[in-house]
Amino acid sequence: MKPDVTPSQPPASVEADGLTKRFGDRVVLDEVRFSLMPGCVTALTGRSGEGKTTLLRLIAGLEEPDSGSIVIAGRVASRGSRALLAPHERGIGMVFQQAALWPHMTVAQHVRFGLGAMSTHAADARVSEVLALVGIGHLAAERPARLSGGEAARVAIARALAPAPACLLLDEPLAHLHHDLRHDITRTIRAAVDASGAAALFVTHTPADLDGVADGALHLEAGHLERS
Ligand SMILES: Nc1ncnc2c1ncn2[C@@H]1O[C@H](COP(=O)(O)OP(=O)(O)OP(=O)(O)O)[C@@H](O)[C@H]1O
Repeated sequence: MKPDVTPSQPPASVEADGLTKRFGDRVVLDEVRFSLMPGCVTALTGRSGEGKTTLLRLIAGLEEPDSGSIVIAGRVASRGSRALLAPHERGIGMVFQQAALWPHMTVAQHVRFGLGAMSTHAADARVSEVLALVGIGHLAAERPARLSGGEAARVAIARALAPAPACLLLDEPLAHLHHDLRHDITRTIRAAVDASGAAALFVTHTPADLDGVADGALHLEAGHLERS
């Protein structure tokens, strides 16, 4: 007799359930529930002040929820208001609106930074691999003052990807970039997600930037999260 094999979904990279966050009387997130699957890019939209950055900060462990749970790569990161994993234990990479590069460090040193105690040989190989993935292998020895805005954004993406995070959180990384560059960089992020298998949650005020790139979208309004 054949075994009963049901095709199963891979486990989610991030799974949140009943997630609630208040600031004073304001309920910014009201029992939201979502999952982010490996290798998928999800756009996160919503008007200014609706709580998009707060949601990213909860996943990253930079903000404490009031209730609900967050599971990252099968490990419970928070339950109720209790953090069970510290930010550095969560396997999260973050990219912000500003690339936030350190002026004294080269591009390669930025990417090496997140690799911690990895042996020199393995770290050098990983830095080369990630820089090639985001298309800036030729800039390894440069310092931030000599980079364009688009190149700096790519360094921030490479730095976040280097430790092979389960989830990449992108908080409007394209906000300051010219339209054509935004297109190039979203394509780079798509390729990086495909190659790494990370789940990406991408906050944007211009959803058209993610046309043909995102696998789905979540829209935040009045504390509720809708999948579209
Ligand atoms: N630490 C905090 N203390 C009090 N209120 C906060 C705090 N952080 C955020 N807020 C409030 O929570 C709400 C959501 O903020 P958040 O930054 O998450 O919104 P956003 O959707 O990312 O906005 P934007 O698109 O403008 O970046 C806002 O009203 C903000 O003022």
